[in-house]
Amino acid sequence: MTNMLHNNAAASNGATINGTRPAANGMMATNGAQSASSALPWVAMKFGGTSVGTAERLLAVSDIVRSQLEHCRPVLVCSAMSSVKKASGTTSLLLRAAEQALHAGGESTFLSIVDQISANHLQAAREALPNSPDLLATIQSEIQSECQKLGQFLRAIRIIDEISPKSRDIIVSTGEKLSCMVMTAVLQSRGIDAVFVNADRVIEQEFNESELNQDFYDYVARRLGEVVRDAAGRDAVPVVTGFIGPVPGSLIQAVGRGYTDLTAALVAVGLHAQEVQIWKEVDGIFTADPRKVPSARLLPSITPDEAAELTYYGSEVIHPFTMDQVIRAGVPIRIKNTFNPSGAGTIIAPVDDANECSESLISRRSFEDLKLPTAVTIKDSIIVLNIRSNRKSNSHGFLSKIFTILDRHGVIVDLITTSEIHVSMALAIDESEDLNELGVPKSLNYVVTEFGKLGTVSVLPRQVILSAVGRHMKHMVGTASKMFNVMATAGVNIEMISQGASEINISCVIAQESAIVALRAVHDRFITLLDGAAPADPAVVAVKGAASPARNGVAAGKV
Ligand SMILES: Nc1ncnc2c1ncn2[C@@H]1O[C@H](COP(=O)(O)OP(=O)(O)O)[C@@H](O)[C@H]1O
Ligand SMILES: N[C@@H](CC(=O)OP(=O)(O)O)C(=O)O
Repeated sequence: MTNMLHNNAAASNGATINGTRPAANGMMATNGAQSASSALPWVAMKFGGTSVGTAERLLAVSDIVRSQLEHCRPVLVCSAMSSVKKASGTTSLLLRAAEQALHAGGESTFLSIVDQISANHLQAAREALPNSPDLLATIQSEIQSECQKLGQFLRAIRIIDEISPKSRDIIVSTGEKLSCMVMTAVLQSRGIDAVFVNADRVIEQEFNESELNQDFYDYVARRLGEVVRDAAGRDAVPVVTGFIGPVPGSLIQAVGRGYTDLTAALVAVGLHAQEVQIWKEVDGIFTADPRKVPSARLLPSITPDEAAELTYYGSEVIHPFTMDQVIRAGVPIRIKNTFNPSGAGTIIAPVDDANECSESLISRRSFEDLKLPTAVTIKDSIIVLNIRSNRKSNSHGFLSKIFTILDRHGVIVDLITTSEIHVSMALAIDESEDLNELGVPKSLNYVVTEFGKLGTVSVLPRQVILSAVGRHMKHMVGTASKMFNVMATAGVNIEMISQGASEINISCVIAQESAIVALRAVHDRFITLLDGAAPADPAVVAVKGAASPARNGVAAGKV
């Protein structure tokens, strides 16, 4: 191990600290590198997997960091690299490798995934560091060594034929380690005094699963503050892994995918940062996914509840646990675009209900507008399970047995409707799993079999959930009927409706083939543009791929 990225491993707190930093050409330098100023306020900048997924993007990030050095002291928190999209990115590959290690068959399946991860990072490093041979050599050997450790760990799992949530976390942590090491090297190659901070052992105290509460998060924020300050010294730019461990109940299980946003929030709290910025590939939060709805508009601001609800229902804007942490500490969140850094982005901040309904606001917007949702979103890969009771127990017994089965198998239900003898539930599935002839993934076979003992089960495959989200819908009458009228006019058949669980969300289940038609209809005919909303940047829409064409064959409306 050389002294470029890792010369002083602070084993006790999990941080690795850089002592001697290279200049732009990759040679060691005692001066000339650009540093951050300890007199300036910290700003936590979180870069998502797609923002650090290729050499071009890593270089774009380093330009952003350089441009910030005059105004603030940046601390980067990075996710694992995703060169195309999250579903095929490093974390998804790592989770697949973990599953493969448990399957019968040779090692070649999971080792080829490790090789692919290694090759992706080596390629990004090679392309991003063409003029820094020393740094490139260092990072190449770091990548190879991490991937070798990963391969050995997976082999051990195959031998013991068992994987604990903690082991799965260890496997996943490789993604953020690799991306942050490469990011640090790229910053260093551009003359920025950067230091890699591995947060995978930042939690030193023992916590049990029931202790994943605010005290725990306060402790982690404090620890991250200490570890980052120690590693950064007076003036380096820390590059912190979005993976933190060991979280009680495991990070992947207890917090879930997208955990890097939460880490960035905790880093910001621990450092008393001025702001936390979530850098993505879109200009901010739009009234609908700009890839699917060309007329979608950028929202200058949105409330934490709305942002969380959008994430739960398909628009993966920000991890829902993030908001609480920063908002209670008074740190604002801003969503920014890595490819349009000068854009203002979207601010996520609470609003005072009383102020919102003040006369001045009502005079700025028409009163009708206040009834409208802020955004509309689609959650894909949904199936609906219907269970009709065989009436062997009364309705509360029937419901309690259903929830017990769901709990036993750890199944998360997105929407549920019930009557005395009938329960319908919408569940998100992983479409990469093998599906049986009913369109149900194998992992749900046991659940369906157990439901079969309670009554008749039918399955509706290939569905989506469409949700309109907006704080203004809270106390208003007639909003749902307007939305369903728009869908009926567009010829969209609604399978299931849910309103009430959250006052700011109306959701329904529709067939997958109606998704784009319904989304565009609800967006264009139901959501009125808010003051100051800017149209989607065509360049951004183009970067993310052309909008999916509206399909024919929409089922006849029966709303
Ligand atoms: N309402 C919305 N506003 C903005 N983006 C949205 C919305 N709904 C869905 N999206 C999609 O979410 C994606 C999130 O950005 P991306 O940078 O790809 O994620 P990550 O930061 O996790 O790598 C974008 O590709 C965008 O098309
Ligand atoms: N890399 C992790 C964590 C994460 O935060 O992802 P992203 O920032 O790309 O949403 C994941 O894929 O879930």
